[in-house]
Amino acid sequence: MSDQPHAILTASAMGEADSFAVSQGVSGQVLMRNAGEAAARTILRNWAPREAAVLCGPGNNGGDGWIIAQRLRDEGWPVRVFTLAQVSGLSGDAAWAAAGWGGPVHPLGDCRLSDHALIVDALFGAGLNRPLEGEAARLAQDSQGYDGVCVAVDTPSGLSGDRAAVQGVVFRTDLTVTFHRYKPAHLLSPGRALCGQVVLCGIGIPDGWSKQATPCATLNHPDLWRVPGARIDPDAHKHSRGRLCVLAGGRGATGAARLAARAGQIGGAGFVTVLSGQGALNEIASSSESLVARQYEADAPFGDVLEDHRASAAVMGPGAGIGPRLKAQVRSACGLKIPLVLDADALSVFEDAPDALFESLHADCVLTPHGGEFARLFPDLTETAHAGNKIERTREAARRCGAVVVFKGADTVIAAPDGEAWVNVHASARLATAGTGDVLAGLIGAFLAQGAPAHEAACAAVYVHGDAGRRLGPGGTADTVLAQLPQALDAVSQAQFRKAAVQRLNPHMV
Ligand SMILES: NC(=O)C1=CN([C@@H]2O[C@H](COP(=O)(O)OP(=O)(O)OC[C@H]3O[C@@H](n4cnc5c(N)ncnc54)[C@H](OP(=O)(O)O)[C@@H]3O)[C@@H](O)[C@H]2O)[C@@H](O)CC1
Ligand SMILES: [K+]
Repeated sequence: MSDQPHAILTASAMGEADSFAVSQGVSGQVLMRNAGEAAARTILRNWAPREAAVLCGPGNNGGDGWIIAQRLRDEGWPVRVFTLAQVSGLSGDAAWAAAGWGGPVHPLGDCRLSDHALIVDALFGAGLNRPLEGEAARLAQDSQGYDGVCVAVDTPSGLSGDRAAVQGVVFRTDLTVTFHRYKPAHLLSPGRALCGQVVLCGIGIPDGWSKQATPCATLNHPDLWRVPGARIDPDAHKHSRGRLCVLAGGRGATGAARLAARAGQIGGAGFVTVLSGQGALNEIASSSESLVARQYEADAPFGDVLEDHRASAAVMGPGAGIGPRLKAQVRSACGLKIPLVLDADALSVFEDAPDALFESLHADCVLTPHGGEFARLFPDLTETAHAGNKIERTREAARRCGAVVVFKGADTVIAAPDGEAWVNVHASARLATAGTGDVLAGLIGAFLAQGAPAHEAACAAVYVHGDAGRRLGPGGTADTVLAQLPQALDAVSQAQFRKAAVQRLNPHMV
């Protein structure tokens, strides 16, 4: 098994991994040759020969470019190289790579994108430390209207690999070839969309690198957890498979809670109860034969209500209705110390006093804010208020509130209070529709009710929910996400069983 295959590395951690390789006898030149050849192979696999321009920067990203140019030329491509720096001014591995080119070299200022059908952007990668300027900025601007292919080496120039953010202009990119492990820019928004398709290539960094380089997060992947309840104990009964309670809003506002409860059932909780005030009981009970609706005493401490129902876990917030009662219910539920999912109104209701929420939470709580809810609870950790990327901001939020935080979006980040963080990109833009967040909350609740630790329940549910989203066609709604959940659960757990079986037969296989 390779060393931390799902790790995400910052530029400095990637530098540490490179240094580790060098300490193990793999030279910088070998790494650069491997990187350039891997990028060239990716181009050759995807496109037939055509007029190509390789834009080389002053550092090692440019070094990769010189290798790519050689390789494409060797394959018979018409290639022109444009360089930002004087070749005589290059140093180190980049100078070595440029020396191997041996063909004509043009200044970057002479490059016109429209003279070429494919551009290799090898201007800046991990070393970018300020917005593009001069000829590099002009070409990045021209690339916006360029109708040829643009391939970026490591990251599109202008995009910060660590912050995944844009300052100024970024090359419009169809495909990005990166090396060894993903960087935040390949996964977090807006970087992910700007990279086009991302291809990850090994460059020969030996196992053991993670002793020297600490990943900043992990890509959420089924290798990291098991789908809770995928194997059902033959002696199981409905109560042994987890009792999930879902708090509903008043009459006319129970749809969100019902979606969460249905996801709870599909996610494998054996007994799901929707708790409501009297006015909404019929509405809930008549919506599904299998949902149990129970009225609760409005003034009773909600922790006692959950205890009376012998809840193994609870979901609070979807459609719950913002008001002082909800605040008291959340705090009371936290006092029971059972796993909780707090979503939507259960988060927004604490906008005026987030600390009152934070002091009640415990490590088995999972908060599932979208951007707006996150900003209400953590106003100093928004993108505009904080310099860190979404991983760093979610990690700080989890540390501050002492619970698992699932910061939703196209790039959902899951962080635990101990600093561990995961990024999920196994999803679909079709999930951006009302009610899908309620489904996710219910699915996390189902996994918690079945005994999964909070961070695993969150990671597994986010992935399976994303998988269901990827199965949606046009016109997908929260109802169709629910309809796809069984197939998603089955596909993810079957893939896990198959992989485990292969590993049992051959422990050395990845
Ligand atoms: N062994 C390895 O390490 C391997 C590394 N590999 C490759 O190396 C890449 C990282 O290389 P790198 O560290 O040399 O950084 P790189 O992105 O080339 O740029 C740095 C230069 O740009 C300059 N500069 C920065 N911003 C600027 C701006 N806006 N406008 C103008 N100038 C700007 C900065 O100069 P400064 O002015 O800041 O002194 C410096 O001269 C990595 O992405 C991967 O592709 C692979 O080959 C595998 C093995
Ligand atoms: K680049």
